[in-house]
Parts: sequence; C-alpha cells; structure tokens
Amino acid sequence: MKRVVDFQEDDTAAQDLKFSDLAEATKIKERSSNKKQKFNKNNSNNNNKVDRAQIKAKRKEMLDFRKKLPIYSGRDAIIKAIQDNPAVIVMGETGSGKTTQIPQFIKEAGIISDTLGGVAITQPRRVAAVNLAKRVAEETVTKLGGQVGYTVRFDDTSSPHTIIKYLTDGMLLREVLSDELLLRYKVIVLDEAHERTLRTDMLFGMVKNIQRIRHEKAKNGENVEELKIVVMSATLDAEKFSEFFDGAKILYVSGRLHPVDTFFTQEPQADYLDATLVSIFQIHTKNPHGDILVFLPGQEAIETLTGLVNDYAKQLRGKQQRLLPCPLFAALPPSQQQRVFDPAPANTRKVILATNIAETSITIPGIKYVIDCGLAKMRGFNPKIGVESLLLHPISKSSAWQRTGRAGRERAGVCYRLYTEDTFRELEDDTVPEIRRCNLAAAVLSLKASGIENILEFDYMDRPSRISLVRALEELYALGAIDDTGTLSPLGRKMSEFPLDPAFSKVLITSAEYGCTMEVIAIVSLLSVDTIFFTPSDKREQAAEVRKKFLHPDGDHLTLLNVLKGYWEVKGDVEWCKENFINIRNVKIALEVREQLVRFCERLEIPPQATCGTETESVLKCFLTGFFQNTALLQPDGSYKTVVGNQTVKIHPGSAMFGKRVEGIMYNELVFTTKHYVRGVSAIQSAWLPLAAPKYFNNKAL
Ligand SMILES: Nc1ncnc2c1ncn2[C@@H]1O[C@H](COP(=O)(O)OP(=O)(O)OP(=O)(O)O)[C@@H](O)[C@H]1O
Repeated sequence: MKRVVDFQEDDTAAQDLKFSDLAEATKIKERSSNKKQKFNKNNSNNNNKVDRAQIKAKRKEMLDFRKKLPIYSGRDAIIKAIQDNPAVIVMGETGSGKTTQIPQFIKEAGIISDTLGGVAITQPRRVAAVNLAKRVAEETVTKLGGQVGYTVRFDDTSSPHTIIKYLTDGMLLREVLSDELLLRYKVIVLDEAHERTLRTDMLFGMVKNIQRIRHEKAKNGENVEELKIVVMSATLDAEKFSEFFDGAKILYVSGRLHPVDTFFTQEPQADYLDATLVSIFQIHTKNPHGDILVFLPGQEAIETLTGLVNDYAKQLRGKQQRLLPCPLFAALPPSQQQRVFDPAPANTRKVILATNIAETSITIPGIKYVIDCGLAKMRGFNPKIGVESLLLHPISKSSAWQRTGRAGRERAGVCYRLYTEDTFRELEDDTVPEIRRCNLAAAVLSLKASGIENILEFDYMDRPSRISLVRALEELYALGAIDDTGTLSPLGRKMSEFPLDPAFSKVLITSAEYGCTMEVIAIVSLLSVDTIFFTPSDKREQAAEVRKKFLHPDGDHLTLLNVLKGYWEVKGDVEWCKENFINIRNVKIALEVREQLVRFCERLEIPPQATCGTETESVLKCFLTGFFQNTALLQPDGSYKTVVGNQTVKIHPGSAMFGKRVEGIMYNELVFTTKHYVRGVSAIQSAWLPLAAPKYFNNKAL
C-alpha cells in the first residue's frame, strides 16, 4: 500500500442539498402529545403470549427512537396533508424517517384499516422492501407477515391482516393485473421516486389513472374508497412531481438524524479500483471502528476488489482487526444479500462492496464510512437499430447524495468521494429516467395486460420517444403478443405472466411444442447471470483451453447446457469448478432461477418435457421463436449483418462461435461497448426463420 488518496473536506455540501436551502420549506410543527396514547392503544393487542412487560419496554424503546427522527416532529402536519389532499409529495433528507415512519403515521391516524384498505409502499429494489418491512415490524413490535409485510418476486410474507405492505414497483404492477383498481389499498406510497425506474414511471401514470377512476366511482355513489397517493424522496424535483399529480401538496421536512462529513479527492483518480482499494485500507488502518460501504459499478469490479481486499488484508500484521469483504449486487441470491445486514463478527470490520442496489432506502447497521467511486453501469437502448448498451457513466448529483445518505443513519458518518469537487459540480442533477433509455417491449406488454390500450397516449411523466414505443409495439406484434389492432392476444396475456423479457417468455411457452422445456429453462437461467465462467486476467489462455471440452459446435446456448451437465455430473464439486474456471457462485444463482422458472411453468401448465440430449436442433429452433429478430446472416466478405436493421456486428470473443463462419447466427443480446458485439450466439439456418415467425418473415426476402 504505497499511495494515499488525498481528500479535501466538502465545504459546499450543505448548499447542494436541495431540501436544506429551499426558502419556502415548510417547517413542520411539533406533534401534539396526546398522539402517543393513541399509538400505544392501537398496538396493544398483539403478541399476547409474549411477556407483556418485555413488549411494553420494547415499545417504549422504539417509540423513544422514533421520536428522535426528524420526521417525527412533522407527524401531525403530514397526517393532515394526507387527510386533506388526494396526492402529497414529501421531500425529506436521507435517513430522516420517510419510509419507515410515514406508513406508521398513516396507520396511527386511522387513514387505513382492515375495512378501508391498507398502504402499499413501493421500492425500486427487493432488498430494500424486505429490510424495511422487517424494520417496521420491529418498530411496531409485531410479527413480520402480520400487520406489516412485504411482497417481492418469489417471496411474499404478507397476509390478509397486512395493512402496511412494502413491495417492489414490479410487484405492484403485477397486482394491477388481478386487482385493476388496487382496491385493497387506501394509500399508495411511491418511494424513491427520484430513481425513475421504468416500473416506477409506469406506476406514476397508472396510479394517477386509478385514482381518477376511483374518484368518479365514489362520486357516483359506488361503494369504492378514494385512493390517496404519496410520492417520496430526498432528492427530486418536487415541483415537477406536484404538477404531474394535479398540483399535489409539497411538504419539505428538514434535518437529519446524524451528520455526515463529505470529502472529495484533491486530484482526479485515473484508476477507480486502485483508488477504492487505497481508501479502504486508509480507513481501516487510520480511522476508528465502523463498517465501510463501497459503491462500485458492477459485479466484476466487486469480485476483483473482493479478491484484492482479501489479499492485502492478509498482509496486515499486529493487533489490527480483521477486514471482511461482503459483496452485494442484484444477481446474488437473496439469502447471500441478506448477509450484509448481519453484524460483523468480533474484532472484524465489514467492507460491503455494493452496486447501486444499496444506493437508496436501506439502512445497513454498522455503516460509518461510505466510499463512492462516482460511477455506475447504465443501460442504454438505440431503438432505431435495437442495440442495447451497458456503459460506465458518471453518476448524477442525486445519486451521489443518496450514496452519502447511507451513512449517518445510526451515528455520525463520513463519505469519501473518489472524485474532485469540480467533477461533482459538473455532474447532471438527476439520472435520465429509464423510460427514456431502455427497450420498452416488456413495459408495453405489462401496460397492455393491465388494460391500457392506447400506449401512445398513456400519461407519462416523461414521454418516451415515439420511435421507442413504436418499436416496442412492433416487437410485440412480431412475437404474437398483440394482434394487428394492437390488442393483447391470449399468447401475450400468458407471456405477461412471466417475470421475464417478452422474447424469453415466448421461448418458454413454445418450448412445450418443441418438447424441450427443461433444456430451455436451464439455458434461460444460465443466461440470466452475467457469466458462468471465471476468467482471471492472468490466466485467460489457460481458462479458454480448459473450457474447450464444453464447447458445442452449434454455439453458446448448448455450450451452457454442456457446462451444467458437467456440473451436475460432479454434483457441483468446488475443485472441479476451480479446475474448469467455472464461476460456482453464478452457477448456483442460475440454479435458483431455474427452480423458480420450473415452478412458474408448472403453474402455467407447461409440461416439464426434456429432449434427453438428442435434439439440439429443436432447442435452437425453439429459441428462434423468441429471438428471430436477433439474427444476422453471413455476408460474402465474411462479416455478419443483422436481419433487422442491417447492422454489421461482431461475435464477442467470449463466444463459442467466435471466429466461426456459418450461414446465420442467433444472439441473445447486441451490445455496444467499443464495437457492436453480439453475445450468447448460436448457429442457425436461414430456412428456420420463416418457420419460427411465419407472420414476420413470409413477406420478407432473406
Ligand atoms: N434496519 C434498520 N436498522 C436500524 N435502524 C434503522 C433500520 N432502518 C431504518 N433505521 C433507522 O431509521 C432511520 C430512518 O430510516 P428511513 O428509511 O425511514 O429514512 P428515509 O428518510 O426513508 O431515508 P432514505 O431517503 O435514505 O430512504 C434511519 O436513519 C435509521 O436510523
């Protein structure tokens, strides 16, 4: 450890926090004292069997804690605003208590109940939904799954008694499919609205529409409760949101529980991994105890740094406490994600290496230091040629403040930004909404399935480009999900039930016809992780050589299947994985996805047939029914040109098809990094195309 990263203290931090310099900020008044009795009374019936004195003590402890949160002083004003207005925007600093307290205020005020309907609080990420529900169950001294619960994909702890429910934005979209007017809820809280995920953006328009319909029904004397909407964040353009929700009332809550000192580097850092590593050890060797949360752009960086931290930590001598790296990224199985919330073992400092999955909403106990590398991987999509990109981008100011806000939640904290203050000033205020930069086919399918016919006229907060919407409709039409009038077909409805991209859902559904459902499920699961291979940079050639035995002449889809067969033969032996450069962790993640997809297929009555390894052609033909638009044909000059868009593409060097010349190829994704690369590639014959998508290809010359 030779180099030291020099930080300078942030002297503009306070000015940059939007909420603290809003002149018109409503200083919310002290709550009235009689509310405490009400709170105790409302919660006094639970857990009869447990020692009452203990419960009483726990309740008091929790209430004392809650009262210290900045938002608590605004309790009455918040309740009144929600009672008096159909929609309210709440802005309050990170950690001030919005997400955990406002649902409790709503309950304590009697705005929700078993008969009126509950409150749904949406989160962009499952890890946040799960941990917030756990926390609020603890604060209300109730059992998780009782009054307070959560619903995330493949995991539902809510029950008929749950009236405070945390759920991912995706799950609320799914609930609309079975409960069109979301009648089970009286209040919908859209949290972390600044993140502008595609799903939250869809919800903005949907819940606004549902609110209007419920209002009309209630006015006409139908027995329907009006819906209330609350939108929350620490970092958003409140005026814009207020305007969208027809002049919603804005509440600003100032203050935070504990201070966070923010530092910038004095010089720009050329190598963010190196700078991060240096900073981790600088904190570890010089700063008092407290866990570290590091924000990195992706899984690869996290795995590299995990190895480096382990290596360097071994070199530390003396009485130094241990340093324990804990990865946290979306593809990790939930059980492993949950480990970051466990306390560090004795005499150990945890270093959580996370992607922006940890950026909003969550409180990780023990965190004192945050290191922000200032970068994130962002998806982009060019609708003209259908190319996706996943490129490293500087984060927005709003993201930077969210990252900083992960410290200072249990005690004072420090945030080290690995970029200069000048760089910070030049960052965009907000991240571009996902709806403006990604493939909309899945979103459009889901809107159609929820009964929204006219996608072009839908009430978007930020309208996606017309070309993106038209492309999504074309894609769905080609897949047979909608007919030529734009109406959802029975196939489209079935596709919308899968938690997958439409092309994958189609492949799974048609696999029944091709008799290869089990192979398809396995391949889709293996494709759902970054990669199942492990390629250390100093052993690239050796890894490629060893893995030759898995290569299937027809490409990556069947190569993946070969690896899985090998893995099963040795029963997932760790040594075998090491010797063959297989990423055991990712294979395990893929196998969990596989289990879930098997259950999905069972539910949708897709028989679990397998070809018993004899029919490789049927597997590829089956994939082609979903991916016929992701195909390219060999040109006389040896290059490949896409069938849709006529784009010259290169086969990614990591593919089993790299360097091969075949009549045609089908690919899982076309990504722009430095060139237009296709990944997940297999060989096809052009004659298969009209069979895979008759409607699409019959009038096209190939
Ligand atoms: N799981 C937890 N364990 C311990 N304390 C917690 C936990 N969750 C929340 N807290 C405490 O409650 C406070 C309020 O958290 P809450 O999530 O409600 O804040 P917030 O205003 O919604 O923050 P953000 O904008 O970052 O989501 C935190 O600062 C922390 O002190």
